[in-house]
Amino acid sequence: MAKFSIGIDFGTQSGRAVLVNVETGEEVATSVKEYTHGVMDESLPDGTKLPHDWALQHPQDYIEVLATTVPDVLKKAGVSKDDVIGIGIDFTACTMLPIKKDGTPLCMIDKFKSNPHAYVKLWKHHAAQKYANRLNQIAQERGEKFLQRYGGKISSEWLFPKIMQILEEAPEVYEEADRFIEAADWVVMKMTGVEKRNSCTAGYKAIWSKREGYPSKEFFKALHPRLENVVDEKLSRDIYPIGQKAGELTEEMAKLMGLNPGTAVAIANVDAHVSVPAVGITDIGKMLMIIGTSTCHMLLWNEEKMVPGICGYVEDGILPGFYGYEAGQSCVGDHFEWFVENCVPPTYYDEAKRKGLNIYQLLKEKAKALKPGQSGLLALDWWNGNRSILVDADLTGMMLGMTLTTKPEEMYRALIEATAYGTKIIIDNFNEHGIEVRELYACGGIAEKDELLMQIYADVTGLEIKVSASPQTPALGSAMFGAVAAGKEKGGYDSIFEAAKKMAKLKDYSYKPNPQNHEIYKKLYKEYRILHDYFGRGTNDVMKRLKEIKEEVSKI
Ligand SMILES: Nc1ncnc2c1ncn2[C@@H]1O[C@H](COP(=O)(O)OP(=O)(O)O)[C@@H](O)[C@H]1O
Ligand SMILES: O=C(CO)[C@@H](O)[C@@H](O)COP(=O)(O)O
Repeated sequence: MAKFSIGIDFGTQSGRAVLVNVETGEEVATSVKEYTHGVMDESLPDGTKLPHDWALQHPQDYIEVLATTVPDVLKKAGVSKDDVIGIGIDFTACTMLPIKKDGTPLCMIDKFKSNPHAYVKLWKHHAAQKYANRLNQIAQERGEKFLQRYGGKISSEWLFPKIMQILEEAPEVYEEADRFIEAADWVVMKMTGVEKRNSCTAGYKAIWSKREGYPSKEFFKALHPRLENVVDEKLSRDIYPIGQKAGELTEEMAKLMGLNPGTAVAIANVDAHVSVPAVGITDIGKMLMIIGTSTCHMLLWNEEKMVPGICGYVEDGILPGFYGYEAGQSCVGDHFEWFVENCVPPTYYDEAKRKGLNIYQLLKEKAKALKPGQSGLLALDWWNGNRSILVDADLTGMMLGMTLTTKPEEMYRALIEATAYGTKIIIDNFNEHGIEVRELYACGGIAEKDELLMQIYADVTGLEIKVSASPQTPALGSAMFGAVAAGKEKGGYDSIFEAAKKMAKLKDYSYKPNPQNHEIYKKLYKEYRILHDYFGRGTNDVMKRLKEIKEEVSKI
């Protein structure tokens, strides 16, 4: 009898479950649930307004994903719950929330319902930049060695700047919280009844390493006296390696999800990291881009190297036995969405409707007909700040070269190209610091939907790009970890390497660079680098000054 595993990917806008045949890797059913509250970046459910740069989620939405998608995949596939041997989940990160000891999120307690700090702070919550700046300055002054593991700077997207913001701006939330926890670990805690924090988010997002643990109490005290014991008081020093079993499904959650109590649940993982074995990467030098709302760039290497401006490297962080390197771009799909919602005239929407296309498809059709360089446009892809290699959420987007004849499709293409140049800078930066990017792979919603973007990435980078065969690669990766949590005896696997051999897959085609386009893009990339350094490295801080004025004006 075939055995199955369920992988659940908690993305930025939705959660998706896949039911996977453990022996063949076939995804027999998929179910997607948009989050009821979506991304809260303007107001809370009760109407409380949020300041600029906030991005929150509601934890109830994650439970709804479990309750709807899991029964749905079983029903669609006609598979019995008795044949499901394991569950794995992955999440965006750092996506964190304050909870009580029993797991109750503070935002679900009446007195905190209108307090924004009681909600889940999503990875792209960028309002903690000033705390990140303070953390980085103190870490540099103290000569903290951990900075080296994080490309020299801790991002405002990571855990401690977010905790600092809560402490400073809502001390009542800080005091009431028994724990701060990654949403990934919170969902596992809900499913199993045990708090088992994963090494992936701890390593990449919370300055933890398996050799050194967390930074010292003295460092935390220097950030704020109240933070001296933050790890012991509000987090935990018990960190569990990815690839292990966290526990088993409780009666209550089994009922909710339509599964058997006792089903194995894997230690949680991060969406980007879990995707690496799902495309079959189990060796060094093969970079995977997970292209969606944002892009994460994942790479295995066998040595520790200081690479400035990356998100970080963590020993065993992606796969055991390797250093897992991560870099990222905060704004990819996000600014395509912004563009179609704000900058495309009704005539384009009418045309799309007439042709039976969605607006992205129409823009792609028109943008495809353009040659590289033909529009005369060049953009900086910082609509959501810059994660790598500048690590600065206060940078903003820019488009240069517009005239009275500039068309929406030209702007759309310029935005795609900007993200491709942003990726090329990340690749060059790895190569310049002793880590060779030998091959390029892609997965994620956009890698699946956008062949124009993929071809532009191949043309800009000059590298062939292999693409995941799964439309839900992170969820497939999670299902692989679910099968490992179940173990061989139950019909699963004893290691993620064994699971990857059987369950990972690539499409039978790849995107190959067009040499002529590559030559033109070399010239455009040179110009991009000039703008990148001019606006991003302090020659002209106009973007930050504009943000300051915006902040001042919003208070009048
Ligand atoms: N047909 C399309 N072509 C290109 N991009 C698209 C298309 N449809 C949606 N997008 C973009 O995909 C992004 C979502 O990416 P996806 O990988 O599906 O989600 P997530 O980042 O939550 O994992 C949106 O921000 C949107 O801009
Ligand atoms: O930062 C990470 C992973 O480290 C991601 O979770 C974050 O960029 C969000 O990913 P998505 O764009 O939602 O796929």
